[in-house]
Amino acid sequence: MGRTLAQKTWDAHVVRRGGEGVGDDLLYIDLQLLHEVNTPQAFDRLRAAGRTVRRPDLTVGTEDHNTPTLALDRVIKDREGRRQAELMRSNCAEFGIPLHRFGDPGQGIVHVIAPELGLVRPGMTIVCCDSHTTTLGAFGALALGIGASQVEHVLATQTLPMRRPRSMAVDVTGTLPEGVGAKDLVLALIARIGTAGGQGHIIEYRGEGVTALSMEARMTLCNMTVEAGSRAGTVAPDETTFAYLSRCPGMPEGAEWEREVAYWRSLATDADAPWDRRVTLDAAALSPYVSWGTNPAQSVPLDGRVPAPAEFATPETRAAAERALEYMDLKPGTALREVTVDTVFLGSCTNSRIEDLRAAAGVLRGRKVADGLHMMIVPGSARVRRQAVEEGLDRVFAEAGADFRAGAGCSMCAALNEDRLLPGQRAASTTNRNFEGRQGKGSRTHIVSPSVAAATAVTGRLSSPADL
Ligand SMILES: CC(C)[C@H](C(=O)O)[C@@H](O)C(=O)O
Ligand code: SF4
Repeated sequence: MGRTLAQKTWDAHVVRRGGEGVGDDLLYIDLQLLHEVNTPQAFDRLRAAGRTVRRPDLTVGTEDHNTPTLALDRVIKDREGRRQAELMRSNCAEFGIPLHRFGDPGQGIVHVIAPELGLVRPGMTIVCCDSHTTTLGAFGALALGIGASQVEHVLATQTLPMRRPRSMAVDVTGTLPEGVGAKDLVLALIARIGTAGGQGHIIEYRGEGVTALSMEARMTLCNMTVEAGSRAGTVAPDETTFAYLSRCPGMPEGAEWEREVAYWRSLATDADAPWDRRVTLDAAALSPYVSWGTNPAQSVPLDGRVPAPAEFATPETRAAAERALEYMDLKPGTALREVTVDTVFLGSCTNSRIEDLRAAAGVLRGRKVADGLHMMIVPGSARVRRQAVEEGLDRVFAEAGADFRAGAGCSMCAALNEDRLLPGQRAASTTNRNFEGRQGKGSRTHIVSPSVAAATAVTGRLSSPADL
């Protein structure tokens, strides 16, 4: 029987087969990524058990959630955040784990720096104490978010017991129209299948609409896979993947590279692989999407209107819609284009890569951010920032009146640093989560793509570049 890409990768990493009385499969982990949140407990327990880190050479840390963005010499104000960062530094030093500290050239959001540093290859098993680790599935890796106790297990043994997930194919037919991107595609998918639509499954994104996407766009797609409840998202490695990887540091060359590529190709899902679930989406029919509510499934086309609770099928979804409308202070029937915002945030592991900044700059060039609106742009990594400056995007942002920050990190995505919305403030945000208080207590978030974010910054109302 045929196997999927994820199943082949899984099988290649089983060090002890699970089963009756033995528990789950025990998987070998090729890479563990760490950030400062959720890891101090794991190190404490490791120390208490008298254990050490089995493979510090397969472990890499960065600082991202708490890092300031205003200047590189700024200290973390929040006490808990500062403590987490200090523990990250002392734990990594004690166990010999390489760490990209704030201010270092390789620092940034964990999911953004991993490919940049050449750490990610197809067919790898990758874990990180963070739900958006799914991002790295864009490379055909099996990339999973794990919890603190699992982090400890991987630190100690470089293995992880896991239940075999089910498989789900998302077939994307046609290609995305001009001005519509991976963010819109994934919001449309989640709006359709719901925040639990992928639960227990590994999603593989396939079809013309996916193979046409750049690596950055595939990362956006896989990033939000977890918002559909899925364990992981994957895209089969192809010429786009190989071209991207060939430019990453530390990749093999010559005959060794050819051997690797041949192996990567062999991972592609077999034609007769059975799927537990299949969903088809027509990319050509999509338009820009925005969220109106407090979960990513509460999203509609920007051309649409805020729905009424009565439009939802179940008592739960109706109640959720009612509550979301109240929290978001929106009235059913309002055109999304009439919704005004006071903040635009371009950043996060969903949309803070160079392509995202280029898309925003393309819209902002020769235009101005609306009076009284704050547009904040936080690069996903120090490297993205350097490249943006090399390309002159910093000047475009400055001339438009946008606030392009010096430090890279999660910033206003999760509001764990100083960057947050005030109660009642409303943002168009290129992030992935919009639950109550996500961007600060009482904050209201509309999830959008980078080009919608930039157009919205110009008009002050939810807009697409076509509206300018
Ligand atoms: C802090 C971290 C554990 C968390 C996650 O797992 O996703 C964060 O990155 C988020 O996006 O909410
Ligand atoms: S950018 Fe946001 S979603 Fe991504 S890891 Fe940071 S907090 Fe989580």
